[in-house]
Amino acid sequence: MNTLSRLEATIAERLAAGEASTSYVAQLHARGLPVIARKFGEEAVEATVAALAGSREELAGEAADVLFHLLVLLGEKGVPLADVLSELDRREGTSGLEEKASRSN
Ligand SMILES: N=c1c2ncn([C@@H]3O[C@H](COP(=O)(O)OP(=O)(O)OP(=O)(O)O)[C@@H](O)[C@H]3O)c2ncn1[C@@H]1O[C@H](COP(=O)(O)O)[C@@H](O)[C@H]1O
Repeated sequence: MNTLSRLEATIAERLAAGEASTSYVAQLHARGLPVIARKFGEEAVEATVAALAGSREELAGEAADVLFHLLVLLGEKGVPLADVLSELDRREGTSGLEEKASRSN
């Protein structure tokens, strides 16, 4: 199992039965979807700032926070990582410009 899949499984366990006093994921779950969505947005902004003004190491750290909080958000909404990967697979071989054009139709 790869890193993201292992993390997804751990997050699913914590969302289902985690104890908020010992688990950050369970704590986020207790705070609810709006807080989880906001955290994801904040982490994305922090990654943006790191990309523009930070080091490569800072960007890598912030990118890890983004991926972690995205997995929590997906888990909270019941969207499997596999669905996201399938969507990326579907797009493989299609130019990003074609994808862009299909979205604006
Ligand atoms: N990968 C991560 C991970 N990345 C970041 N974080 C946490 O995300 C938080 C983001 O930091 P911030 O400073 O932005 O937020 P904060 O002020 O601490 O938190 P808020 O009060 O604002 O929500 C920090 O508390 C980090 O510890 C993570 N917490 C957990 N994991 C993984 O998730 C697993 C389950 O964690 P628990 O639920 O804590 O057992 C762990 O084993 C890890 O593998």
